[in-house]
Amino acid sequence: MTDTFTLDTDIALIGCGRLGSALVEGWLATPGFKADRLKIIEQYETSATDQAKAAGATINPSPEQMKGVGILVLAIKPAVWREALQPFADVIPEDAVVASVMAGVRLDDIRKAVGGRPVARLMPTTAVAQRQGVAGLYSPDQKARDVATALFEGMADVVPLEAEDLLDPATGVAGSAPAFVYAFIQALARAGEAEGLKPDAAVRLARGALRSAAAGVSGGQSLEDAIERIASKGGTTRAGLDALEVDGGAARAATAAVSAAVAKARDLSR
Ligand SMILES: NC(=O)C1=CN([C@@H]2O[C@H](COP(=O)(O)OP(=O)(O)OC[C@H]3O[C@@H](n4cnc5c(N)ncnc54)[C@H](O)[C@@H]3O)[C@@H](O)[C@H]2O)C=CC1
Ligand SMILES: O=C(O)[C@@H]1CCC=N1
Repeated sequence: MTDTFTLDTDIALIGCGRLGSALVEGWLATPGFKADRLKIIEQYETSATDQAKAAGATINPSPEQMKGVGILVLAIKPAVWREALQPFADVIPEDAVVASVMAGVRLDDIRKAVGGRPVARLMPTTAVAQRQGVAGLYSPDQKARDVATALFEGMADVVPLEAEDLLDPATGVAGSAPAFVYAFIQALARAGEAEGLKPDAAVRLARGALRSAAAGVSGGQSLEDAIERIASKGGTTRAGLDALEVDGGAARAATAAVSAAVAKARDLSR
């Protein structure tokens, strides 16, 4: 990750919903990002479009205003991407890069829709909003990889992938996975309630556990070391970990969630 925003070009974003808003918040929070170079295409007013507009961004630009765009980001739903992109496919410069964060939409299909312009695909998490995201990146094109990396590296750890198909497991392990982790934390809170905690206390403690777990690896510590630091020999953590491992329970749940996400991503790409 980098401390400052280094990409020196106009940026256009189509779709400012949940992920698009997170991207906008992340860019606006990155030192050196020039909001007056951001153009957002979105059919509704959102708090992110308002925030971006107040900072100097253009909302729903004219074709003329798209002429200096060096990168066009697609953050719409897979079902509507062709109609959302169509009005802009020909107005952006011939050498503009197109970056898609959509799950399951194939790079070749996007490249054809934008007249062969270089395309990168990324799979980020919504924590880009807090500049603490991660994003898998694939592109066969060096320029697209470089421009997309520069666009995301102020708000995400950009992880290069060697093949497009690897974006599907990246969706399961990163893009969707924060929701899987929240589901586990919710289950922990319910288990605490079953052991006698009041609901409020159970949720506060479980959320605190999530914060503590994230803080414990924020310096890049290995997951194994982080586990060992908490699991005293013969103690409560080891007892809990052993229970999680009975019949491969934790691994089975993770495998089921990732496989289902991968299967859905493959399904979307058909
Ligand atoms: N939500 C997440 O955590 C992540 C989402 N993604 C990908 O991001 C993409 C967007 O997902 P979300 O943000 O969750 O969906 P969303 O439904 O919250 O946002 C999509 C936005 O696109 C806008 N839109 C639709 N048609 C439009 C058009 N013709 N012109 C302009 N704007 C238009 C909608 O008004 C909406 O605000 C999806 O392809 C998804 O696979 C990827 C990683 C994480
Ligand atoms: O649920 C979805 O389809 C999107 C892609 C990854 C996270 N959210």
